Amino acid sequence: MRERSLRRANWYRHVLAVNAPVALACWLTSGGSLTARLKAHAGTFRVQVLRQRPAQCLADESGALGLPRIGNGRGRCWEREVLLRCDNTPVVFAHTVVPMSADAADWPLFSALGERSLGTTLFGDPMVARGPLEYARLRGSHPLARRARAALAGQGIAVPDELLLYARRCLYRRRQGTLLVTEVFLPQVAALVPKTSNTR
Ligand SMILES: C=C(O[C@@H]1C=C(C(=O)O)C=C[C@H]1O)C(=O)O
Repeated sequence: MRERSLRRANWYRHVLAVNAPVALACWLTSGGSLTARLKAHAGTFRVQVLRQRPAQCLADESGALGLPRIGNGRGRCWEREVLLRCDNTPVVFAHTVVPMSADAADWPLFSALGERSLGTTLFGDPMVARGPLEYARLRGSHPLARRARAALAGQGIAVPDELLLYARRCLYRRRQGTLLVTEVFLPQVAALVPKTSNTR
C-alpha cells in the first residue's frame, strides 16, 4: 500500500492546499496558455521534446482520463514529455497523455507536433474545452518528479531528491477525446521576470 502511495500525488482544486511559495503560486495559477506567458518572460523560448511514445498512464492519471481500470489499473496512452526552456534555461517539465483508444480525429495535430508547443494547438482551437486546474506537491518518489529530475540531470542541472516540486494538471476535451496535461514547475521558473515593453 505504501508503494502505491509513493507513486501518486494528492491533487487539489485550490492552490492554497499545496502551500506553494508565492513566486511559484503565481505560475501555478496563471490562466491562458503557459507557452504565451513564458514567452512574455524570455528573449527566447523553446519546446525541447524528450519523448513521445506509447506508454502506460501513471497511477494517478487513469481516473482523471476516465479510463477503465484494467489489469494493474492503468490504461495505455500516447505520452509526450518536454522541457520548456526560457533563454535556454529549463523552467517546466511537461507531461501530456492521450488515451490510446482516442480517435485520430480527436487530436489531429498531437502526433506531429515536434517542437511546436502543444499550447498553440489547444488554445487556438474553439472545439477544445479546458477543465479546471488541479494542483499537487510532488514528493521525490512521484514518477513525474523523478522524470523531471532525470531530465534536468541530463542537462547537468542537479535537483535534490528531497526538494518538493509543485505541479498543476488540466484535462482538455475535444470531440470524444480527452488529453491530460501535467506541468511540473522547476525551481528556475521563480527567477523569471517579465520582459519590459522596450526590451528588444
Ligand atoms: C498547454 C500548453 O502547452 C505547453 C506545451 C506543451 C508541449 O508542447 O508538450 C505541454 C504543456 C504546456 O506547458 C500551454 O502552453 O498552456
